[in-house]
Amino acid sequence: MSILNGSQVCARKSPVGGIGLFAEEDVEGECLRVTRKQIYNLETCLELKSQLDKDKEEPVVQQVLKYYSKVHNETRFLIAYMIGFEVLRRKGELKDHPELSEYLQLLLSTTVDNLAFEEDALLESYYEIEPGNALVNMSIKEVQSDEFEELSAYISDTWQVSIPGCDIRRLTAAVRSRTLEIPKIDEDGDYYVQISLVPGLDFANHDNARQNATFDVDPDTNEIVLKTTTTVAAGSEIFISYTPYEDMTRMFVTYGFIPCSNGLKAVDIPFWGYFHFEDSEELTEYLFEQQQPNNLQLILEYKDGKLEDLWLNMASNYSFAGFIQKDSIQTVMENASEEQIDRALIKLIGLVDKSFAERIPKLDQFNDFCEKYEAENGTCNIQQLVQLQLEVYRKYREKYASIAKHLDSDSLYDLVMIEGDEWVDYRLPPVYNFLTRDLERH
Ligand SMILES: C[S@@+](CC[C@H](N)C(=O)[O-])C[C@H]1O[C@@H](n2cnc3c(N)ncnc32)[C@H](O)[C@@H]1O
Repeated sequence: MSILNGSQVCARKSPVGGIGLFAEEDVEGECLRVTRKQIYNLETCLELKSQLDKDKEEPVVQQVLKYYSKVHNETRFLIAYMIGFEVLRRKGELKDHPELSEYLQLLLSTTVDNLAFEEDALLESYYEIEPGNALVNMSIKEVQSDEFEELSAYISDTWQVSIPGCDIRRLTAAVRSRTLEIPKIDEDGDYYVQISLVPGLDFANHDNARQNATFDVDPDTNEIVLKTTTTVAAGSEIFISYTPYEDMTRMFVTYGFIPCSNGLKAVDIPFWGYFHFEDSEELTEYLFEQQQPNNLQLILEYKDGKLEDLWLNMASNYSFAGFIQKDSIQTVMENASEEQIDRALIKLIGLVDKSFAERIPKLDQFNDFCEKYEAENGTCNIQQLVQLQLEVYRKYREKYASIAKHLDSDSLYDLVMIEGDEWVDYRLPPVYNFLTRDLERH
């Protein structure tokens, strides 16, 4: 990529998959600088659009934006810009913008191993087994929708330009997997983030355990600077962190990989309303009224690529309160004794064990199906997710079995984390799994 010329880094095949960024020589500190003009965010894209659409009867980028941006979301606007620019490239109107042309071709050649190209039948089967995860469902819904084909037809009818639906889908997945949140400070000194595509820097792979570089904005020039945090030897890969809190499902859906590097990660498991037990309907309704999350969050600890340990993260989650009394959560929590809380938590962790016991054979079966499917048809990405779930559910059951015999107020906390525990200071947004599509179907 021409943007890396003259920098201290180069892009080449990485052992983690795809392309990565490598030190050309021993580097310490700044190793790449990307100018504001080379970055694609809503500000710079708007400027480009003004130039490219100027004096046109049929302003291409403007019309694609209008067509595609039904949902007001920064990343989606950025995707719409890229599709609009791609129409112009295919019309031969980007000759004066070789960097943008080169970047669009890179986006079109990017493969993201998430659900974007997964077979419909496979997605449907998975959905039948694990219906509750909102993020996965959003992805499935997008894959099953006709929106890419419809946009392709609109572009073809309006400008007689051919961009097949699969190219639009590829561009969309590529933009999502390559955007970075760039920290900025506005005129009032307030901090905000700007979703941006930063060519060159976007070759950097993610690894929180091996992170050896960070990126930042030079406030004087608005350039984005990649800096190593230690000396990176010539030939070594440069890793950044896409997010300090690795939500495994989100990582898979956005980036197409599940990070197994050393450290702590999180995973959300739909529970209330998805697993049936005595009184479950009544309890689910109560939690819904109390605006409590219907998901459970597990904190996972990885070591040497393996799931070493896990805990239920009950910080800011009082979904066990209904086992004590069905009054307002605040009242229940203010009045409950420690013994009552422990008894309710013990009940919850036992039910979670039962729910995982039910899920494992179904997922096992689906995993076998994926294996056969892969042997006959090629890669099946959803298997990554299935295997993660199986690993998590099995680990939980193993840990539960080890404490079940002497389950009391002390041993309980081998499996549960609560507010005040060493590193439970963060929870994924609690409404994460509420009311996804077709909930009534189940
Ligand atoms: C910003 S891009 C990085 C450059 C990318 N590897 C490429 O080939 O162009 C993000 C993508 O890199 C890959 N990636 C990043 N970190 C990874 C990791 N630790 N393991 C596996 N894949 C990773 C994923 O495919 C992700 O969607």
